[in-house]
Parts: sequence; structure tokens; C-alpha cells
Amino acid sequence: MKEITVKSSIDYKINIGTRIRFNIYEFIKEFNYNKIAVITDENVAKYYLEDVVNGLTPFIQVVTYNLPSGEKIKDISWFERLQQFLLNEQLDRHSAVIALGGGVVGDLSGFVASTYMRGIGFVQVPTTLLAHDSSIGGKVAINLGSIKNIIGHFYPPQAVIYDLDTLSTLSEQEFRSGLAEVIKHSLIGDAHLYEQLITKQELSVKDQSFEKILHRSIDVKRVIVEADELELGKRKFLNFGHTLGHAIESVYQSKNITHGEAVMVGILFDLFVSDLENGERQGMLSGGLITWLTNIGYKLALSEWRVNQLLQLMLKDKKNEKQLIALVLLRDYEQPYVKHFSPKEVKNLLEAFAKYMGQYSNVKYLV
Ligand SMILES: O=C(O)C(=O)C[C@@H](O)[C@H](O)[C@H](O)COP(=O)(O)O
Repeated sequence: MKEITVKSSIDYKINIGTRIRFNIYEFIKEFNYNKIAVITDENVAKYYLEDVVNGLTPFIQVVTYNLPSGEKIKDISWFERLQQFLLNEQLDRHSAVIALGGGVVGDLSGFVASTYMRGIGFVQVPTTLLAHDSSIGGKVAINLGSIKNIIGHFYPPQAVIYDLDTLSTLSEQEFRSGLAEVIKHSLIGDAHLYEQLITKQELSVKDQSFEKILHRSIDVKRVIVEADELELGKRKFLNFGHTLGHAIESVYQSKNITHGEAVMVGILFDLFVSDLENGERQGMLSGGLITWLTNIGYKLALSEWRVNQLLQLMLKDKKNEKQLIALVLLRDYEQPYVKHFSPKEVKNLLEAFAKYMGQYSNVKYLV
């Protein structure tokens, strides 16, 4: 068992271990909730809902809600349905929502918990690798049409209970999705971890070393969140890869691309721009990362590089200022900064990036 405390507007513990989903009550009894709504999705429910509920019901009244799986539920209509559910089930200000699942369930449930009766208890029980990122730091949100996370705020959980056994049921695609955030954390905050990652031939949650990798990744996030909880400054660095990544996720949603796969392409783009800014055409991007990613199964190919559509979405990013698009770049490993570009500059950069990526025989970008 590992316990990491995050010090922010409220301090909370991230409890990491195995089989801890069976005794969640132990980690939350101090809050004296009178009722709990466990919100999950149909996929996660199949594997873990019973374990969680059985561990809670001897001590506390529990109601459950199974959402459909997928990003589509992060919208206002599901937000409303969940509010209605909490009201029908008579949860009050002494009750709590437990988000059991990945980033989508956590973001939506957290936003619901944060607004119901102006905020009730909220606990994150992540079941994906991606959620090692999304369950920490208190960002909760829903989408508005194709604009990601545009309605939301900061609402830290009162506890995070991370049972690593739940990662064993992830598909390879879900694993790669979460790994993108690990790679992001390593690039912005732990160069040794980055080095360790990209020299590995294979990576799996079953590896003994993986738990340590996860702790280090979480720690990069913890340090940044503690320094700037409300994203007034350095928390923007956690958005490395996300300005383009969020746009890709929206534009290519019908192609079954995950958040992390989209962010991975966004990370490559930010590295490409960083190298240009650093005046080293063959810098961080060419250091073996693309080959390694391809070898471990990332789909980096995007046919039809829809530059104008991507640009329109990037123009809606929350980090932008005065119609200038904010990109998080690296002066070097572990040295992130934010730079603003005009839409015309970003368009040129997107086109140049597509040409660059085309030189890798198995990565085809059609501009
Ligand atoms: O916690 C943060 O801060 C992040 O930026 C983490 C991101 O990996 C995460 O995807 C986040 O939800 C994106 O935030 P947003 O503010 O761009 O919606």
C-alpha cells in the first residue's frame, strides 16, 4: 500500500494498492457520509461494481447508476439525468458521489457532485491507467458539443482509492491511452523516467517495475497541482500535448481514437514545435520516440490531416489569450513553458508537422 497526500485547497490522500476496492469504507469512514451514490459505466460495472458495493453496504446506504461507456456521456443531458437521480434518491449535503471508472466517469461525476446542492462529498475510484492523471488535481468538467471540458471547475476529491488490480482488465488500446499521460509527465517533470520508458522493449501493468513508474508519474502531477491548483501559471504545463490532442479527439471521434492516443500525437506536435523554437531541427522529437511508440503499438497515422478543422478547435482552447493559441513547449526535458502563436503560424506548423511525420514510412499524414 502506498499513500500519497496532495496538499491543495483541501488535502486528500491517494491510496494506491491491490484489492483495496473491496474495503473502500476504510478510506472514507472519517467523512461520515449518510448515503453514497456509486456512479460508474456499464463496462466497469461488469467487473468491479459488485466488489465496491458489497464492501460498502454493511456500513452505509448505497445507490448505483450505470452510465453507457464512452466520451458521449460527458454532456449536459447526462449531467441533468445524474442530478435528477441524486435528487430522486434523496442524497443530501452529508452524502457523497463515488466515481468508479476512468476519466470520463470521473470528470462527469465530479462535476455533478460539485454542483448538486452546491457541492457534496466526492471520492475517486479510478479503474484505468489514464485516470492516474484525471482523478488527481480536482479538474471536473463536461463538454459542450465538440469543445472538450469547457464547462467545469476545480473540485478536489476527498479521497482517491486506486486499486491497481483493476488495470488488469484494460485493453491494449486503453493501456496506451493512459501511457500517453505517463509519457507527458515524464517529459515535463522526470527526465529519468522518460529515459527509462523509451528504452523498454515492452511495457505492461503486470511488470514489477510498472507500479514505481506510476508512482513517479503521479508525483510529477502532485507537485504541479500543489504549486498551482487553479492553473494560473505552471499547471498549464500539464496540458502539454493537449491543445492539439483535444482537437484531434474531437475531429477524429468517429475513428475510435482514445484521449491518450490523440494526446500522444499532440505531444509529438509540441515536441516538433519545441525543436523548431530551440533551433535544433533534429532535437527531442527525433530521439527515438516515434520509433519506440510505433513498436509498442501506437497508431500515429491520421489520414486526412484536417488542418482547418483542427485549427478552429485549437482556437477554443482555454489557455488561449487574445485569439492567440497557447502551446506548451519544452526548452529541454523537464523545462516546460507556454508560448502563444497566431492562427496563421499554427496552421503553418500543423502543415510542416504533417510533412515531417510523413517521412516515417509507417506514419502517413495526408495534408
Ligand atoms: O490536470 C491538469 O491540469 C491537466 O491538464 C491534465 C490533463 O491531462 C487532462 O486531460 C485535463 O482534463 C485537461 O484539462 P483541460 O483543462 O485542458 O480540460
